[in-house]
Amino acid sequence: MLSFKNLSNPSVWRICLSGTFLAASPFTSHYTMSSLEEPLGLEKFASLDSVSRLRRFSTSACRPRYDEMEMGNCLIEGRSCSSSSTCHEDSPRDTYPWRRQINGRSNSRYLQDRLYGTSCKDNGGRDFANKFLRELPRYVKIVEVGPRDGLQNEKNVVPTSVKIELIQRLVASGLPVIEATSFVSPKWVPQLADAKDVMEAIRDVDGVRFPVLTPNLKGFEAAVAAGAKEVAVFASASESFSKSNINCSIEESLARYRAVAEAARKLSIPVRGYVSCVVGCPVEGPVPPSNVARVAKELFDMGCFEISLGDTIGVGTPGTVVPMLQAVMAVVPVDKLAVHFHDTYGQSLPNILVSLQMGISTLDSSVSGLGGCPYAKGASGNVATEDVVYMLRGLGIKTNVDLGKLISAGEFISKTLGRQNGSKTAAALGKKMTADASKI
Ligand SMILES: CC(C)(COP(=O)([O-])OP(=O)([O-])OC[C@H]1O[C@@H](n2cnc3c(N)ncnc32)[C@H](O)[C@@H]1OP(=O)([O-])[O-])[C@@H](O)C(=O)NCCC(=O)NCCSC(=O)C[C@@](C)(O)CC(=O)[O-]
Repeated sequence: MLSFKNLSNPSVWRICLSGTFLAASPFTSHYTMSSLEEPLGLEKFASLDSVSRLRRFSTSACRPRYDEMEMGNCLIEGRSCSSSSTCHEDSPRDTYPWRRQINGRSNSRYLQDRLYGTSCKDNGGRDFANKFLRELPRYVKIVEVGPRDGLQNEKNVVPTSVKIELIQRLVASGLPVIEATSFVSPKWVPQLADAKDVMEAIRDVDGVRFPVLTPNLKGFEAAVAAGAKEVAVFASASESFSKSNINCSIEESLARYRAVAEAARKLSIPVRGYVSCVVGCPVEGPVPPSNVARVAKELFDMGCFEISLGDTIGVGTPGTVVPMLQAVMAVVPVDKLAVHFHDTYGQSLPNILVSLQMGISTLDSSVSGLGGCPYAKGASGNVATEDVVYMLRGLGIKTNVDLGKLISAGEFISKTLGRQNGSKTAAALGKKMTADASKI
């Protein structure tokens, strides 16, 4: 890991490059160095230019400007994400936020600080920054799993009307795919016993896909009867988890899913496939990547249009996620893969970042970080959708999601369930949004 500090600039930056990961942090000019921080040596100065392309903080203010930062807008050159839900690729330079007039005056110092570095000779670092940006997708599809994965583990029964309102609010935020419920045994998951009623209430909503979980033909038939137009099957890379979750071995589950896939094919219903425990299992511990790849390939071969790789208990780090993805990508095309991280150890965002860098452009997440699997004790909810959208915006990646409306949906369900909102973005922006909704 390298650590730089530019003391000759009006602002002080510290940039850490570690392998393929990059983070940039602003420090005020009055910032006092901690004894743990390595000062920026002049010999390292040249590298700063490379990451200056990734700067997104006002150097004149020595801290991020609220209107540019707080909604996770992208200030990366060539990837301008506006504060609305739209994103403009390769916008002309004049549209960059740092060229905006501030208080009626051109913020020339800010602009100068932004641009000074481009004259430096710094090919290595610039190559790194260019490569970093090139590797990222331009658009990411978010699969919202809150109403299903998020609510399946709630202790108290959530009224059907609340579930429906949550889904309606999520629809309003622009999410393209919302996993609505599960057609599983109500004895196993009582919380989703109202699957039929939920599905019937939303079946005619246009423009959004509402996949539902179906563990067998019985569930598939019930889902279709209730109006489902897309289903998901869920296998495990761990034998023990398969037994505890769906009461059968991996092979038995795959046989059931072949039957579901065959029935779905006849009705032209798309089937999504999950692999759970892709990094670790609550019973068996670490799960070998080859096991994950084998199950993913089986699901793909039986006709699943997309395979979502679930770190069910949230133990993965980039160090374990990368080899797992490598193994799966060797047998399933990367554009057919999605990732599904639970945030037990707070590793979801770095795991998502490496997944994006490896070419994955479909992410599962749960509004306000709701959730947890009833058969994976101690596992926390999924990564919060708000936090994912915020990060993607910061990277200039389009999602078409209105962050303000999404946060409102998260606030609604958190308040209704009487639980703390699990999204850090919502916590940071929630109050400000209520005060000034027009900025969203
Ligand atoms: C798979 C079964 C059904 C096997 O359950 P079983 O008890 O082995 O099944 P069975 O065939 O012996 O049936 C038992 C009873 O369930 C009924 N039944 C049977 N199937 C259905 C159905 N589809 N819908 C409604 N009822 C059903 C069936 O009719 C029977 O009713 P009874 O005669 O006793 O009155 C059960 O274990 C089950 O429902 N498991 C679901 C568990 C679940 O939903 N877990 C959470 C999913 S989260 C996950 O997997 C991870 C994921 C996807 O989120 C990714 C990640 O986070 O990593």
